[in-house]
Amino acid sequence: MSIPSLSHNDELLALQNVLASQSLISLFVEDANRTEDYSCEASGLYLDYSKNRVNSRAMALLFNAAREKNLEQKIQALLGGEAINYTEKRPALHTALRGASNTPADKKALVDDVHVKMAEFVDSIHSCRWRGSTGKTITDIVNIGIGGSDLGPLMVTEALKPYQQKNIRCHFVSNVDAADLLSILANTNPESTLFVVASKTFTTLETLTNATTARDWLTRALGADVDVSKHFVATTSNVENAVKFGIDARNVFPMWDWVGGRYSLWSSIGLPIALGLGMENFKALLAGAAEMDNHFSEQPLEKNMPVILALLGVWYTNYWEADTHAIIPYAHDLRLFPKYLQQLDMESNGKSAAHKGQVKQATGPIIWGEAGTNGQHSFHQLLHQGTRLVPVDFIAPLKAHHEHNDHQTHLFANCLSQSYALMVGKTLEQAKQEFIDIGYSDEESEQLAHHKVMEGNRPTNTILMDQLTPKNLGALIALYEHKVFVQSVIWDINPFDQWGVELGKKISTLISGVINNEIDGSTFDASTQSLIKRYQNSLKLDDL
Ligand SMILES: O=P(O)(O)OC[C@H]1O[C@H](O)[C@H](O)[C@@H](O)[C@@H]1O
Repeated sequence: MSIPSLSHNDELLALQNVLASQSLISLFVEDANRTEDYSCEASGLYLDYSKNRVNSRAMALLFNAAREKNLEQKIQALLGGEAINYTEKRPALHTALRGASNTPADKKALVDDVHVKMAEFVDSIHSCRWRGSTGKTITDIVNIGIGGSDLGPLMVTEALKPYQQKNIRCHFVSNVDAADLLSILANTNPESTLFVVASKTFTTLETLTNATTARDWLTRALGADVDVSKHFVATTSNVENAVKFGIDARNVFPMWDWVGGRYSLWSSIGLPIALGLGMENFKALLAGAAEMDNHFSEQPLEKNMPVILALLGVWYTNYWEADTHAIIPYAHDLRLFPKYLQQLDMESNGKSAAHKGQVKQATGPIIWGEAGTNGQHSFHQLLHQGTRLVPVDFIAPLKAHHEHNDHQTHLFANCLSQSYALMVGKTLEQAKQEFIDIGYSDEESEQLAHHKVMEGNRPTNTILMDQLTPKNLGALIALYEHKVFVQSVIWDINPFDQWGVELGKKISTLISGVINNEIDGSTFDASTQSLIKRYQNSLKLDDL
């Protein structure tokens, strides 16, 4: 594939050249107000983007480019419920789930009904009115889902551990590898376990396979006449399939095709969040996101946090040839955030098809990351001295939920030290002096100094919040959702479909058929046929 990684705005190309030879520190020297000018606040979040390789002209050109793509109108089209997901002819109204101010009235009514149903159910579990089939109270919730029906609720539940309800434990099973499910079942009591089968389509192989095995486990343990309805509920837009699976229609929490899977944690797919953290905290999560939605809708592009983050990303992807973008939260509880963003960003913008024809520039970057400080002791070496440019988002709550301020201060100081070190780097002279200081000769120090040189000028954003609360987390997630949307507008792609994942799914069904000798496998290539054979042979060995 030969997609040019650079776009064709001549002035931006020329500016990139100028800025590439200018140190980040010199930009601070030139502009005493740089920190104030290159920062903004929204919905409890503070973004400092001053450590980026931009000046006011570059930002102005990027905002212009966004206007040329009709970004302002597209934002209103998204929030107003237009069929913006044009390949599937439907809106993408995740903002309606959290009550953004321009939510269409018909959608609001649907969402309100489901929230009432969720609240009643959560209350019945927490107040022990809902009991398992043998009369035991529910202590363990097992969410069975994958992709968007797993990553969001899992990440939020982990991130908000300090808000976890006592007496309820949440578990998440996603992989079709039974090792995942079995490791959870080994530590749960069937009498007090509730399974939430989470699948927008209710057709996903992994989820249905796991749900079937979970139901078998339950009936084996509690007898064939067990009242399964006391242990199984579903969150889905396909009520019919959930009922066919054997889930009582009253225990199905609906969602709709106008909510994308990776944008669905705000819908009934968030039921395990509400069960684990309480409905109030779930609502606070939604409120934080709604506040970010309103900021996104109302603020001019120049003060709009998702827009700024998005344009900086476009700048590095299309003008600096950055292939990846690292997300490094300095909060242990946010350690799953990079993984969550991988689906949100890469499944949305990992596309080469433009609205018409193919894209003309590189699109979504590879998203990766890990919680600080752990990443410092593994991959930060590459961030500081590698040959690739990796823009980084550092995310840090100021206050912890514990009282160990010494830990928190170390954590925060490390976060700032990384963005500072990435910016200033280390010169040859400084490196040489360090060798001399530890006793190396002048000649040795001269020879070795370049190993310690750090180029610096590596761009970073820093996003701060007072504390990792449900409201702030809601705002943070919505910030990245909207960032992804803005980038899709600039790149002229549809971020709400995911045709690329379909082919592999279809082929896996065929290969299962070949393995089970139900389908002729001779149309597969020699490599695939030989690998299938090896698997079949291992099955034969098991039979001996
Ligand atoms: O919720 P489900 O319908 O089970 O879908 C689960 C996941 O599967 C698909 O492969 C998509 O790539 C994801 O976007 C989706 O979240």
